[in-house]
Amino acid sequence: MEQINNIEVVPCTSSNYMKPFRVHYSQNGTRKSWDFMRTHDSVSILIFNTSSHCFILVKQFRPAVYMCEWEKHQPAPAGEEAGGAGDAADAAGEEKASGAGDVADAEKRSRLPPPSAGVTYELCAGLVDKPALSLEEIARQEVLEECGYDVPVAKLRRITSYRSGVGVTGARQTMFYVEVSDEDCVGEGGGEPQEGELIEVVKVPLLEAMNFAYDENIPKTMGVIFSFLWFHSNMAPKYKISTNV
Ligand SMILES: O=c1ccn([C@@H]2O[C@H](COP(=O)(O)OP(=O)(O)O[C@H]3O[C@H](CO)[C@@H](O)[C@H](O)[C@H]3O)[C@@H](O)[C@H]2O)c(=O)[nH]1
Ligand SMILES: [Mg+2]
Repeated sequence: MEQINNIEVVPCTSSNYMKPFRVHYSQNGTRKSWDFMRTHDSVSILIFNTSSHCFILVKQFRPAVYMCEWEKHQPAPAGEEAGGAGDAADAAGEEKASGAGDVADAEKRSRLPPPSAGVTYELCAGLVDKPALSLEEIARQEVLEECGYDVPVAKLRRITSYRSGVGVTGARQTMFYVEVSDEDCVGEGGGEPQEGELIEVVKVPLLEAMNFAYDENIPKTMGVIFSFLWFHSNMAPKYKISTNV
């Protein structure tokens, strides 16, 4: 189980991962503006293990998801803006001096959502941040690093690409499909430790995939849902699966 503490929220003034901009433009003679974020494009990979007839997904703590939940845990605003960054810092802060402060700290800490509130099920995925590599090569690396399967680039089949966020980023994600077997498994996966990645590899049996996809109690990305549906309409006949989608 994740242990999340010492949360501190600060304004993001520069980042290797995103850059905010505002564009002013005229559309059919009307002056408009839009705020957007420049980010990396990405790849995602639906992995199907043909030995165990399971999909291989990753599960990881996503700070952005957690902070959305955190905001919901804050008390209703009483004269002042709820959920200021300072509150988040205090809520999970280090032990301070004993006494009345302790009571206040404990109360704030009790308003923290559990770490599981920030954990999501996702396709194996990664940023396109290595200009020398093709999308397929980046996808191959992610499958190895995050899930521990060593597969040749030629086995990656492009499913499609789409805009992963149209309101804020406009970034493109390209989705691949790859079949692996237990023999392709060369490690545990889990991500790159030097990048601080902590990824859990999880298997979803094919027969449970549709219930998994539509279970709203299981936090997941749209990519998981879409790719499971794609599998059912494109690959199910090969695996003689009857589909009631
Ligand atoms: O603010 C940040 C952002 C990223 N990282 C690092 O960068 C890595 C990025 O990992 P990578 O596997 O390349 O990308 P993902 O975080 O998996 O993101 C992909 O997978 C997501 C879930 O499918 C999609 O939403 C994204 O668009 C897609 O890029 C992270 O693990 C961190 O090490 C940070 O340290 N701080
Ligand atoms: Mg990733």
